[in-house]
Amino acid sequence: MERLHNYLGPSFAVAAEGLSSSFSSQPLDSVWERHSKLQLFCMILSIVLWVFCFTAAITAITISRTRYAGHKRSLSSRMTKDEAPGVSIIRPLRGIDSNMYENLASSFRQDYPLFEIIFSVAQPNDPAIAVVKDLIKKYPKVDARIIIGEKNVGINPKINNMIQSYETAKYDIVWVCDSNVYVDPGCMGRSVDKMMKPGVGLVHHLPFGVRPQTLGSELELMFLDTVHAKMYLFINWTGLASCVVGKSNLYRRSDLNKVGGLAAFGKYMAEDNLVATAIFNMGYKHEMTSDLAYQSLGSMTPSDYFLRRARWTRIRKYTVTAATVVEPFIEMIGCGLVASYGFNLLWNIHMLNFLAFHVVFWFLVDWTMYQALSGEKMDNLRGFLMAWCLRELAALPLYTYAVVGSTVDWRDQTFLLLRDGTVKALTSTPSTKATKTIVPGSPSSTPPSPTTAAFWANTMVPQSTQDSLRKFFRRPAVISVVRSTLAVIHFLVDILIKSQRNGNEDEDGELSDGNISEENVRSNVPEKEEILKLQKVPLKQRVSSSNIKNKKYAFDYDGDDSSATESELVLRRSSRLKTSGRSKFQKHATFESEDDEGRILMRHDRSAEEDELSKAVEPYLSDSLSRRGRTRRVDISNTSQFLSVP
Ligand SMILES: CCCCCCCC/C=C\CCCCCCCC(=O)N[C@@H](CO[C@@H]1OC[C@@H](O)[C@H](O)[C@H]1O)[C@H](O)/C=C/CCCCCCCCCCCCC
Ligand SMILES: O=c1ccn([C@@H]2O[C@H](COP(=O)(O)OP(=O)(O)O)[C@@H](O)[C@H]2O)c(=O)[nH]1
Repeated sequence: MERLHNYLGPSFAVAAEGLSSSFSSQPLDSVWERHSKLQLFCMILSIVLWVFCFTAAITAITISRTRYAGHKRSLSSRMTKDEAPGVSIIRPLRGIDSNMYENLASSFRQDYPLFEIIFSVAQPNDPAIAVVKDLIKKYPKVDARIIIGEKNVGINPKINNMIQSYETAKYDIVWVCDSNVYVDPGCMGRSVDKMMKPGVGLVHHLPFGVRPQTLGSELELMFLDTVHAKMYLFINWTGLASCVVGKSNLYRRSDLNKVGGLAAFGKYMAEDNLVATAIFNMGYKHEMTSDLAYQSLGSMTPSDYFLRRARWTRIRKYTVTAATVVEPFIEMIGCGLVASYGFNLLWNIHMLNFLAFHVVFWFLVDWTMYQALSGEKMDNLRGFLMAWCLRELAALPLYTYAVVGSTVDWRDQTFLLLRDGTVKALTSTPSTKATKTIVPGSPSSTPPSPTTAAFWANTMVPQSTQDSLRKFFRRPAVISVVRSTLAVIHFLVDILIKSQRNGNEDEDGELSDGNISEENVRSNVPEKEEILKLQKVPLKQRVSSSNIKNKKYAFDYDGDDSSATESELVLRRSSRLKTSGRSKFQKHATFESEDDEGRILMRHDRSAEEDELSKAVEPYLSDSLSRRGRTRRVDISNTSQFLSVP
């Protein structure tokens, strides 16, 4: 201090002394003295956790800004047919997915000299077959075929569906790509480049949620594009463990066959990460390219979101137990609560002050992460904030619900999870469901909601508790409290949206240009051919008065009507249209605004109580978010040709 005094003069020395007394070992010493060993242990752990979460997030943002900033043309796509290693794309299909035509077409458009596409469909009456046949006709030069029928090598329906494609594939490298995934034309070339690097056994692509049309899909988007992307990128960057989600994966059959081939994984539900772990344990690395696996989210309800997330958390608890235990603490609320305790002990920061800082900081990180991945500056901060808050608030209840249950639903089938990670089928109803015709208005058109039933059946809550809970929620007082809460939410969301609309009059006017009437739409039920055409409508295109009605169907068809027959789809469409108002059609008569039909109308028939909240909040929230979606998609089309089909 004396030296400082000499060099810098007295004023600097005073300041330095002040600083050193506030951050010196003095208060830290007292921290060590004041608290028990257990408290100190918890304090250190919680601070390490907080630092870990933000380190992971900042690493993920850096990766997003560098790796996903642009694509390089691959070396292997410039090779001749004789030089390039062949690739067999396997697309397991079941029912119609959101944006299916474009997703599947993206496989045909791969810029690569030697590949084949095998579409696997389990049931001969699956409506996906018509879409595939149309694509095969459209791209006659591409080596593509459909395999219809499944082979039971276990319980996993996706493996049973695609096992014949796997076994009869022409090439050693297989690329398993889910039906709801769109990839860039250069994706195969870049992936093969990585596969050819020494020591690489698997190449995967980061799932990235796009095209949300409803509140449920907005929540799913928020999960995929923020917390999931952060952890996924970070864990894979460290390379310490296998962390692979099976939306889009390439690996060699010759490697997997060493551990029994794909069939050996048929008894497990989450085959994706288990296949990846097997390859990892053989000593091969996993690599990622600059490609995203764009997952079209379509019209999910909040319950669809809830059940989808619960499904995979439940499965993960038996397959990656340690990571599942840590999961609640890498969520914003869990991490914040724990860290506020740690920082309170360390620096005596009030827990609420810390939490306020933490929430804002976490939000900014997620927002930056989303923008870095989507490659655009997002203008709708409020819409993003609302969806973000809802997802964060739902995360811990969802986790709790998920870990206590042991049954899962996957595309109309229910499975019981066993402790060894395997599953047992509880129901199997694929073919009958697909052929059933639903007549609107008849009793058969409103079966008990499968998701509501599953929600209760899935929990470990005893029947008596369930009954008393139901009774509780039917009490008039409870109903009026719920109604008032919804009214307040409505009111607040309304104010937010309206304040946001100020100055956006031209946008709203633009949206109301499409003069669609309900009658116009209802009287035009499309034929099979028409439905196929509608899948091809480029979603960027603006609605003109002549083709408005067709595009409206395209939107409906765009929804995830898994396992529905064409007639069911047509009937669902017309019943949806009956329930929607004319003004809504007019307001959202552009494609870029992500039409609202799917949003206000549910994918499945649902009980009124179940969708009460979604009905209340959705029109406001999705409307607000649709503007974000619009900006984003235009940008994606510039950078990755996503949705910019000629
Ligand atoms: C202090 C250490 C902290 C470590 C924190 C780790 C926390 C990890 C948390 C999250 C990981 C993100 C992964 C979330 C996956 C969500 C989706 C999912 O569950 N998918 C499963 C099923 O996917 C479907 O499978 C069928 C297929 O057809 C479908 O298309 C798929 O969607 C999938 O099986 C899950 C895989 C996730 C594996 C996670 C492995 C985590 C390993 C953690 C290792 C920690 C290393 C820490 C390094 C510092
Ligand atoms: O019974 C089934 C269920 C799913 N799938 C396929 O498995 C993939 C992933 O399904 P989904 O999108 O439902 O899984 P998620 O991404 O929701 O986990 C898709 O290609 C489906 O077509 C299948 O072939 N049969």
